[in-house]
Amino acid sequence: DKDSFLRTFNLSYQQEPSLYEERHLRYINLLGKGNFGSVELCRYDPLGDNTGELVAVKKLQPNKQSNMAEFQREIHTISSLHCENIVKYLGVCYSMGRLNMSLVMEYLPNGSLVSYLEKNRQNVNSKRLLLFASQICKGMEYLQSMRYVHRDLAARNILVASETLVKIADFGLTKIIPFDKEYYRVTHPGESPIFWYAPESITEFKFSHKSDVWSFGIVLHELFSYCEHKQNPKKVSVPSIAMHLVNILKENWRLPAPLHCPPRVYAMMLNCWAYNSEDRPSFSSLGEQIKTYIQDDRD
Ligand SMILES: C=CCCn1cc(-c2nc(Nc3ccc(C4CCNCC4)cc3)nc3[nH]ccc23)cn1
Repeated sequence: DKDSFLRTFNLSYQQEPSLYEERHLRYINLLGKGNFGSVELCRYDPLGDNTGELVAVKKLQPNKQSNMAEFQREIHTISSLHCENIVKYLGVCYSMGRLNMSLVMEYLPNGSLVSYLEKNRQNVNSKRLLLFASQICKGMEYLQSMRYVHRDLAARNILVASETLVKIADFGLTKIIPFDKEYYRVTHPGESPIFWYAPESITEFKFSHKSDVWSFGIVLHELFSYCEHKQNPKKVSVPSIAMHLVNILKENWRLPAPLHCPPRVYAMMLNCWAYNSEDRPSFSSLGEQIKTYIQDDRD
């Protein structure tokens, strides 16, 4: 019942989560696949006259009970975040008589940064890419202030609200850093998006705000190459590739600058990819730097 639901999420009444009734959620189409779940476009239409709001509903893959606990953690995480650069939590929907639940979020009409940049490459200039980068930075600064590490920061997990607003989404891998440590150590590394991972995340499964900064550098690279890596490196967990990648990173190989990428932006990426995590910039200093780049209209 509602009380146990509130207790499960130790939410107090004033945070009364909105419970969406399944019978009023009209399925429209599939929007995408995130970590262990799929996201559907639905209209929540209690009046039955098509005047209801469009919402994005993340459903847990069926019969993956193990993921139910993870999914409930993801819901608890996103429901605690209030930032204009983080996708909004709207509520939950129970189905199959409490056996299954879905996460209801605001629907962002332009999809992920990957599809948006591929489609709108012509009319997105360097200044707009920097605006998106500064907004992702703001969202990450906020996440850091809540002691969360995202662990899956990538252009595929950034959604486009409008041509001047992007939001961080998909908190399926997000973890809280313990109060007495500077990092979170993962025990069971499942499929890993190693091309977005800092070296210490590959070799020691250590995740911190500074490993999120490494991933932010990769997102900068994706932004300035308009996510054109058709062969968008998929998630691989083949250990040999992972160790080979760490070795060439140790020998200071890094992704080359994207075509037409302003030198000072590439310099910023290289700073995010410092081998030692403590040599990487913070999200706040990156945010300041990007703000100055947006102001002076060079490149
Ligand atoms: C975060 C990444 C993994 C999981 N995920 C989340 C979503 C998602 N999508 C949308 N809007 C959306 C709008 C248009 C399109 C189209 C489809 C056809 N091709 C062009 C692009 C796709 C998505 N709003 C959302 N709110 C909250 C989540 C969410 C989708 N996948």
